Amino acid sequence: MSQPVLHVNHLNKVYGKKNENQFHALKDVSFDIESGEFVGIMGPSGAGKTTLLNVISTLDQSSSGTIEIAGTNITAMKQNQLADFRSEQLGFIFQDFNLLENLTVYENIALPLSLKGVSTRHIKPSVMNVAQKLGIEKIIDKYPITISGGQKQRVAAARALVHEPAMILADEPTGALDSKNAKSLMETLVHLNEKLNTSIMLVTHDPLSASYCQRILFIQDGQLYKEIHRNTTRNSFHQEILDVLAEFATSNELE
Ligand SMILES: Nc1ncnc2c1ncn2[C@@H]1O[C@H](COP(=O)(O)OP(=O)(O)OP(=O)(O)O)[C@@H](O)[C@H]1O
Repeated sequence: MSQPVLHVNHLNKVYGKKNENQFHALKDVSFDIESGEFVGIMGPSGAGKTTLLNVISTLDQSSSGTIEIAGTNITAMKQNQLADFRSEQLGFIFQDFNLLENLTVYENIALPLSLKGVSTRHIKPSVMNVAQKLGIEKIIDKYPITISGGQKQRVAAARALVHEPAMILADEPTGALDSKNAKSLMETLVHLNEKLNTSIMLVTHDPLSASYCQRILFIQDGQLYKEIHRNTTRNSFHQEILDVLAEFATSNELE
């Protein structure tokens, strides 16, 4: 079997210094994401989803345990190595697009390559290729202010993909979109996953967005609570997700 794109092993994250008010936000979390998988992370507010995303994305340090991305142990890397690793191996899609308003769509997508020092000659085919896959070739010379929210998120997805990262990390990417654009973005992510074999980890509160994933990991109080696989239709999977979320609601009421 091929190696997983993400291997999380006995991961712990404690906020705060020793002898101060410490908070154990991740407790012995272990899981894998296989290459080409589309996995959702869900759980109640405060469960540790953002913490998990931050340590996997190398933006924050874990307290113990290991994280391997495409076979590299990032928990053993130094800060300057991490920045390079992040820009080469990871692609990010956030809720608020994070597009630079004074750059065109083309320039925004090209940014990860320009920052890496790739020559202009090589940048153009990569940008046009990914723009075409995401259906945004026609708006390539526009500025972000003149395009819709759905188009902005597609541009953000193109920028996340242009350097062919090992994995895409998406944090509530549909959070700022209306239902039509949210559906369209999720269909795009499914397309990237199925046709280009892009590995995706999606953190979301939205059960409908999550229903596009192949597998959902639920976390509660910093621990893995349950995982479910999509074996049936998306509608049935949506219902299964709602059922697990209802379990959380019930346990909160009992507390
Ligand atoms: N810098 C910090 N210092 C101390 N505690 C923190 C810090 N950041 C997060 N926490 C705590 O860690 C826990 C997990 O927070 P986290 O943001 O990961 O949850 P979440 O599942 O992403 O929540 P939400 O769905 O509301 O975004 C929370 O109890 C939070 O208060």
